[in-house]
Amino acid sequence: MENEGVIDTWLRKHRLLYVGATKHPFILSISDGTIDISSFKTWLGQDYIFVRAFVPFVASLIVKAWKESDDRSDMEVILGGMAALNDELEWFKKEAFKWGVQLSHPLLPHKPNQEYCRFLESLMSVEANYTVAITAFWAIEAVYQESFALCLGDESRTPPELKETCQRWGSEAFAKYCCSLKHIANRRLKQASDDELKKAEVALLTVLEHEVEFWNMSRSGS
Ligand SMILES: Cc1ncc(CN)c(N)n1
Repeated sequence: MENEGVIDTWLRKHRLLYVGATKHPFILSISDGTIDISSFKTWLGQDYIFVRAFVPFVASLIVKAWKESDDRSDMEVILGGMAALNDELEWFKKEAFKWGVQLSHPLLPHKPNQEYCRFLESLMSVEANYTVAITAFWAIEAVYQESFALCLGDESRTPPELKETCQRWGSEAFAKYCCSLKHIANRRLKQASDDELKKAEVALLTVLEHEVEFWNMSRSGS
C-alpha cells in the first residue's frame, strides 16, 4: 500500500459508511427494479434543490483553486464540472416535466436536504480551506458515480425509464472526472498539515453521512 493515496486509506478505514452511502437501499431498489416511483420523484425534486445549492459551492471552489492552487489545471477540471452542472439543471427540468414533478412553488427542501445545503454553505466561506473543500467535492461526486454505476452493471434490472438518470452519473466520462478530482484531492492532502488532514477527514465523513440521509429521505418521501 506504499503508493496508496490518503483518500483510499480513509475509504478503507471508513469502509462501512462508504458502502452505506454507495450501496444504499434506494440505489439497490433502482438496480433490482423494485423502486417505488414516488420515491424516485421525491429524489428528483429534492436533488434539483440540492444541485441549485451545489452550483455556488462549485463556484467558490473555482475561486479557491484560482487563489490557492499550486497547479493551474485544478481550475480547469473544476470549471468542466461547473459547465456540466448547467446542462444538469436543464436535464432536471426536462425530467421533472416527464414525471409530472413540480419544481417551482411549493417545492421546499426536506430537513436532510436543508442540512446538507447548510454544510455546503459552510465550505463556501472564504475561511474554508481549499484542501478540505476539494476533498468534500470529490466525495459528493464519487458517491453518485459509484451508486449510479451500480445500476448500469450487467446484473442490474434497472427500469429502462431510469437508465438515462443512471447514465448521467454512472457513465465512464463521469468516472474519469471523479478520478481527476480524486487526484487533485490526494495531491493536496499529501502536502497538508495535521490540522487540514483532520478537517478533511471529518468533511469526508460528513459528506457520507449526508448522502445516506439524502437517500433515506428520498426513500421515505420526507
Ligand atoms: C445529494 C447529491 N449528491 C451528489 C450529487 C452529484 N453532484 C447530487 N446531484 N446530489
